[in-house]
Amino acid sequence: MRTRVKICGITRPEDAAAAVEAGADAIGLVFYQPSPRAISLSRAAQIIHNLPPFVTAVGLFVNAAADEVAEVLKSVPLDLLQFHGDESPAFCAGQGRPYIKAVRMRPGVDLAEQDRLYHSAQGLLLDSYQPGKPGGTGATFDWERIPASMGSRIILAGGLSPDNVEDAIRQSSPYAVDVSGGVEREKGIKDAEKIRAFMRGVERANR
Ligand SMILES: O=C(O)c1ccccc1NCC(=O)[C@H](O)[C@H](O)COP(=O)(O)O
Repeated sequence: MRTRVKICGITRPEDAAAAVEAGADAIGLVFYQPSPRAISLSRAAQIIHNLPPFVTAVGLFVNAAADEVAEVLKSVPLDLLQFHGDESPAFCAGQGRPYIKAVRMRPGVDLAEQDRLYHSAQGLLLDSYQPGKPGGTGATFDWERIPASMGSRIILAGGLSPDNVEDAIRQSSPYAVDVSGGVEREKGIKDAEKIRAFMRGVERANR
């Protein structure tokens, strides 16, 4: 099966267009104010309005309250929610949209247990662990820690780039890959050529 691609941390309509033109399956919009990639509600709604059909709009939250998620959903028609903090399975499942759960790959994390806990998730997004940072670290983790049996549930994230995505897919056979910093010119500003190079890396792994 072809590896799906999500380009995360989109803040500009032109970057969403570049991701779509390069063949991305999903874009990620960050609703977490401390992030340099945080987006306003109006800008997010504008970007989604211009997406073609069949490109998934994903909204990223970090330990947001239910009323904050609801406030975003009132004006931003997200297809999928990405919970990137310590949200419980019940919270994630109760926000009225399908969701994916980010799991930070801290030492000793039991992925099978996380998969059981978040069985209502559409998939688990595996990201690198750095104490004090909820995500967007730009760092990789050891892809051999992903059990082969879980590949179809896994969205691989954390430090992916045009240079390493082919190896990452070959080693872990994830359902999808997720990139943010690896296709940026500066934080929050994507680079269209890096997005295209990333997509070429994914294509090579899928040959
Ligand atoms: O992007 C952020 O600033 C961010 C802040 C807080 C939580 C998550 C955040 N980003 C998550 C992502 O963009 C991706 O899902 C993933 O972590 C990949 O990021 P990167 O390592 O930069 O490719």
